[in-house]
Amino acid sequence: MSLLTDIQLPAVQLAAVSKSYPGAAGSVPVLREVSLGFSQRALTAVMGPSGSGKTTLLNCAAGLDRPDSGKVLLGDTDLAVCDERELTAVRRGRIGFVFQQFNLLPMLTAYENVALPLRLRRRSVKRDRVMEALREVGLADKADRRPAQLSGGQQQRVAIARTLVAEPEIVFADEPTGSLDRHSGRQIMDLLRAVVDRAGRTVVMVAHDPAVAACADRVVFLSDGKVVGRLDHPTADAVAARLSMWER
Ligand SMILES: Nc1ncnc2c1ncn2[C@@H]1O[C@H](COP(=O)(O)OP(=O)(O)OP(=O)(O)O)[C@@H](O)[C@H]1O
Repeated sequence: MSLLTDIQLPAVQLAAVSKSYPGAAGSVPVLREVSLGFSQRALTAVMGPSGSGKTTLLNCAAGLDRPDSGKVLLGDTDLAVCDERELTAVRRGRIGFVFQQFNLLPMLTAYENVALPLRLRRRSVKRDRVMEALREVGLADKADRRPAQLSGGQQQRVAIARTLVAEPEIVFADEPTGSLDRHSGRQIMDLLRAVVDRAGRTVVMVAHDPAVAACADRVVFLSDGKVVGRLDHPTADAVAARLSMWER
């Protein structure tokens, strides 16, 4: 497992990020001046009760949503003030996203799904590079299959390969094991660990299950739109104990 002492430089830094959504009785704050950094070459899990703002935090950090105030620094780039064209370029070139529901295109093969980000960036698609990404997730032999011909765990691995092929600075994953059984979920977590430990990449994920969060280097706890705790080198028991403090 990565040593947090070696990885203090944040890949993404949020400073006083606030976000509200319109509600029946006026605007409802969802993130309240959140400040935190996601360490490079580490796996960070974001946890908290339902509605605490985890997905909103991830979406703001990934440039999928825009905060009302505060900064979201990816290197020197403040995503909070980028216009749509700049954000699209950042999302395509520098950020990877893995969703709970995989979001693969059903008519395309695994190979074609993985090649898609390169096509969208108008890069020439090098077959070796696409196959290398499929190999990294253990699916080089399934390159010609369509998503419906793959298990849920295999589909999620294709989605991870699709993210890795673009060599993002940081990968965000919103409950990447949420649609999978325990065994497939475990395989996805082993893969995300390898992505960090062997390939030296940075991963931030939302997790609900303390056993999944225990695979992370660090857990950040959100409650009611605020960061209320951090736990380094977590165990499932320690995570569950912390969560119970805010879920009572
Ligand atoms: N587009 C939106 N419009 C209005 N309200 C929203 C929107 N997105 C999220 N919310 C509200 O913001 C709050 C936080 O939502 P968010 O999805 O970030 O929480 P979460 O911690 O990820 O929840 P869960 O664990 O249930 O997925 C919720 O009350 C939600 O209803």
